Amino acid sequence: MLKAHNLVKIYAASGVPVHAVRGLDLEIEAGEFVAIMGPSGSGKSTLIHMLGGLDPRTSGEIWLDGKRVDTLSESGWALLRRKKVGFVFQGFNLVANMTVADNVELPALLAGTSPREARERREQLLDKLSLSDRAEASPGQLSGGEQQRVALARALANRPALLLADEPTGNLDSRNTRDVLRLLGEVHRGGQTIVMVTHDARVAALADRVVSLLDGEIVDDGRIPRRKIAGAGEVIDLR
Ligand SMILES: Nc1ncnc2c1ncn2[C@@H]1O[C@H](COP(=O)(O)OP(=O)(O)OP(=O)(O)O)[C@@H](O)[C@H]1O
Repeated sequence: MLKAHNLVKIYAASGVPVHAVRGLDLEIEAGEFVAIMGPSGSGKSTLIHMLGGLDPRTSGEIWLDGKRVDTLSESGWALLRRKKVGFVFQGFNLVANMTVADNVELPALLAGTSPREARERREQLLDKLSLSDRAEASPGQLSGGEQQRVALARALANRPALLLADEPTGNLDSRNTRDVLRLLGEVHRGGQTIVMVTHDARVAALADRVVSLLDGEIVDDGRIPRRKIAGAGEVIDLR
């Protein structure tokens, strides 16, 4: 479904070139849940931004469903994100002067979903993420963790074939992390593909596969057999 070939990113703005991603090859099958891990500065965010068209590559190719996408224009990417790809990234990018409810419904409405269906989907997602009572708030009135969950709800509103997420549990306490993990498990079981940058072992344990980066290269790429992990003094069955 998603393929990167010889992908390179060199940041050159500060004068000294930074080789953030160095000739990376990655192939992700439809329905896989892939966690991208690695130490700070290893290139995880850069990689996922390139995969979602938020940051241009220096060289290499990105293919989505058999079509080359690294050559797409901004508007081409915007269309793709609306139709196929949900993206949760750091900074959240919520529309400040719209309510939480409208932020979550907007992508579905833009994609042509009926207002009734968009509202039902929004209600379901906000409920699953314990955000129903914040539906009429504006993003500026929310905590960082609430904004993060709204961004996840918005990314899932269109049931995207591919969900890309950068640290979706980064700001969350354990209860909210558990809500997010449950929802991700559901999304995965429903057949959607998930590619997620995370430092969180609980998220990684839910994934089928962990890709580890170091200095912009893949140093490990393996499937995880574990389905149960210990968290905060208890064993959580994540499936
Ligand atoms: N806009 C930028 N300009 C210059 N260098 C950058 C830029 N963004 C990232 N880098 C550099 O590229 C490298 C990879 O950064 P990236 O943010 O992808 O790492 P990461 O693995 O996501 O780190 P973290 O876990 O801390 O978020 C780092 O050396 C970083 O300093």
